[in-house]
Amino acid sequence: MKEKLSIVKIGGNIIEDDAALKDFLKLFSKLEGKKILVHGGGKRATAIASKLGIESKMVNGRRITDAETLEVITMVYGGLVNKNVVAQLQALNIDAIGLTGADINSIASEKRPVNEVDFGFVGDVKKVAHKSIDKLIQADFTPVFCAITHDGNGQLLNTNADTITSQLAVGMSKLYETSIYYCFELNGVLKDINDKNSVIKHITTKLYSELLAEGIIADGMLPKLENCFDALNNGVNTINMGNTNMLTQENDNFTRITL
Ligand SMILES: Nc1ncnc2c1ncn2[C@@H]1O[C@H](COP(=O)(O)OP(=O)(O)O)[C@@H](O)[C@H]1O
Ligand SMILES: CC(=O)N[C@@H](CCC(=O)OP(=O)(O)O)C(=O)O
Repeated sequence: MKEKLSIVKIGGNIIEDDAALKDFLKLFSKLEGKKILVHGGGKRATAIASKLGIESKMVNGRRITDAETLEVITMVYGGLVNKNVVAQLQALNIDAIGLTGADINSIASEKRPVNEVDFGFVGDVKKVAHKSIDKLIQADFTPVFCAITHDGNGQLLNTNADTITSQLAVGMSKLYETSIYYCFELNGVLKDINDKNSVIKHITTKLYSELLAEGIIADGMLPKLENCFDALNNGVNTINMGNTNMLTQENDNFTRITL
């Protein structure tokens, strides 16, 4: 039987809240077994870009990334956010190592072709170097990935952190029994977005298509769930979505997603 590996993702709202981030990292540090952390930081990138007089534009949940924006996201995701998270994990005795997809050639991607929209320097994941990443894990390091990949020709590319998470999980499934935890500020996927207690506890392929048809899934949740079903169809064992407390085994008020 394969060993278990947890791949945990934190989104922009947790990163923006120092206390929430600290609480999350404490829970993450106590999570048993081998683990990988992936962080976003879209909100921080938008705020810092704005201070620099650079306007941010999102289409279908993806950032239009021109050359200037690529500089900002490299500084914010690869520098500011990644290194702060790594330092805080070190303070919790987790031997974390911060990575972009260029480091140890861990995540190679391809610049998104221009169709109706030119996303600029945005990459779609092509290859996860599961064996190289595993060398770090086997050496008891905890990889911390930011939302940056590369094309193998020296070009960094911006890649949505939810997609990085699901693609990493698919790649690592060749070696491990993988579980994804998408941690965000809500308790899970909600039946009524205005009622935080309306958590849908279990989403299957069938319920997913019903929720889509009813328009219950919208905005940032659309690409998130699309990634989930792609991952489940490609070897990932379980996916959970909810607030950071779902990392403690005591809380069952979150969304579990299966085929
Ligand atoms: N049915 C739903 N249940 C929960 N969240 C939903 C739902 N439909 C849309 N959303 C939106 O999806 C968002 C989460 O996705 P996203 O903004 O990408 O977050 P993150 O930065 O954490 O990845 C929530 O903040 C919420 O506004
Ligand atoms: C291509 C693309 O859209 N990349 C995202 C990467 C960051 C991210 O995904 O952050 P959250 O998880 O906090 O939303 C962006 O620049 O916003």
